[in-house]
Amino acid sequence: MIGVIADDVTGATDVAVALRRGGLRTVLYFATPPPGEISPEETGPSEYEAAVIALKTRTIEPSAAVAQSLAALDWLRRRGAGQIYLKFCSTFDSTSAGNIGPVLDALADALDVPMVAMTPSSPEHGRTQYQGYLFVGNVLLSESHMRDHPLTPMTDSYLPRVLAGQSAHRAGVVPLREVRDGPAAVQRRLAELRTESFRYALVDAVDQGDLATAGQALATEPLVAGAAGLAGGLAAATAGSETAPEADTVDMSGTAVVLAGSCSARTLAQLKAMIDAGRPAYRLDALADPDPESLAAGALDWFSGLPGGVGAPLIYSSLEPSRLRLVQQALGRERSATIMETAIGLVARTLVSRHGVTRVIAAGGETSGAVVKALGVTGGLIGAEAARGVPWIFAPGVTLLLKSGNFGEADLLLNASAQQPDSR
Ligand SMILES: Nc1ncnc2c1ncn2[C@@H]1O[C@H](COP(=O)(O)OP(=O)(O)O)[C@@H](O)[C@H]1O
Ligand SMILES: O=C(O)[C@@H](O)C(=O)COP(=O)(O)O
Repeated sequence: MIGVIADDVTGATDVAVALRRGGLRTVLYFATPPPGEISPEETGPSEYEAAVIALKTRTIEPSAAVAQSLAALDWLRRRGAGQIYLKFCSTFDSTSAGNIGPVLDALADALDVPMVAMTPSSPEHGRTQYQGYLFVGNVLLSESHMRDHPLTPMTDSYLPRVLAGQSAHRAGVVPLREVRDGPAAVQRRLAELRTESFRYALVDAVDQGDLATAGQALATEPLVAGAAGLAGGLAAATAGSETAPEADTVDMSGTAVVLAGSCSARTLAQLKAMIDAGRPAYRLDALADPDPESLAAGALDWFSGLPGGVGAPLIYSSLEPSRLRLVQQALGRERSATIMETAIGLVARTLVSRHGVTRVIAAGGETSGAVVKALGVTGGLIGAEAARGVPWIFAPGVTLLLKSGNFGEADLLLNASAQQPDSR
């Protein structure tokens, strides 16, 4: 079994669906389950070939991220995981302190692994790694929208250097020409790096074929890391000729709501599409009111006053970079993010428990983590994809779509929140 530790919730859904697409029966948890507990969704340990634990460790204190990741590791190993995969973001989202480096250091120490190969490459989302540099579309990471991210602005595209800032261990590169020479060449390069005292290897990959090669080369490694692309490569190498299990489609009846905290350019375009289509929209304004409880109360009052038949509404905190900077200057980066996440979590909880909402669509990884936590959802079944890497999640009492800020076409949120006319 592959055991995945994901550093955020949308990353977990992305990797879970990649594993399922690769042919593995996959189960998803929204936190490390208590020891020995079997979730209601799980019928038995042998039913699954992959288990994904979603944490919310991307931007927390490194020591807390390490402790939570080690607890997840322990649980997964007890459940029989023979390979551990640390899922991080395809844009290598991290701060100068971590948490990719500190968590990998701790996992490698715990498993006594001398070399860990990884790649953020996810060509289907335009993320490619070449000569150790990460590209987003046709620009370097540091020239992409990620330089303006609210919590993890990425200003260096050379990944061995980014990782070196977060770990005392050395990071090298498996260049594309070795990847193109096949799995044996990748393994030879990894062995060379190991003898040169490197502990980490960033594997170049610019297309799906490169990820398949890397998956074959790394299929028996105890610890591997990366975005969903390499996990898919590992699944394909492990599952052989298995076809992906059938996914359930979502029932579009019932009341839906969109909650957005991502400030990515893609999410802003998706919000604009909703507003342009005439959907009711309410912006949480922390500058006007920095108290999350009263911010949430304002949004809930607004929701209660909506007339029927107006379509699923949008409640959002998302701002474009220049306006976001003003909020962060006034309230602080972390404080303003916490205010928004807390308010959106409160809104989600009350809408589901008291207003009959049954379908929650959340935009943003940290935002989705806050929503899942506030709803108290512990796990779910992975349904069909609303967009590549964005599956519906069927949890007890609520259906969720947890969207990475950067994923999906402009009409994703509009379409995912469509509801039958008499739903509200
Ligand atoms: N108006 C705002 N002011 C300050 N921080 C905000 C605002 N809106 C959203 N944020 C914060 O920005 C972060 C966005 O991260 P996230 O939800 O992971 O989105 P993405 O998937 O784009 O990375 C969250 O912590 C969110 O609370
Ligand atoms: O790898 C990816 O890009 C995603 O799976 C992911 O981690 C998304 O993170 P957010 O952009 O914070 O949602």
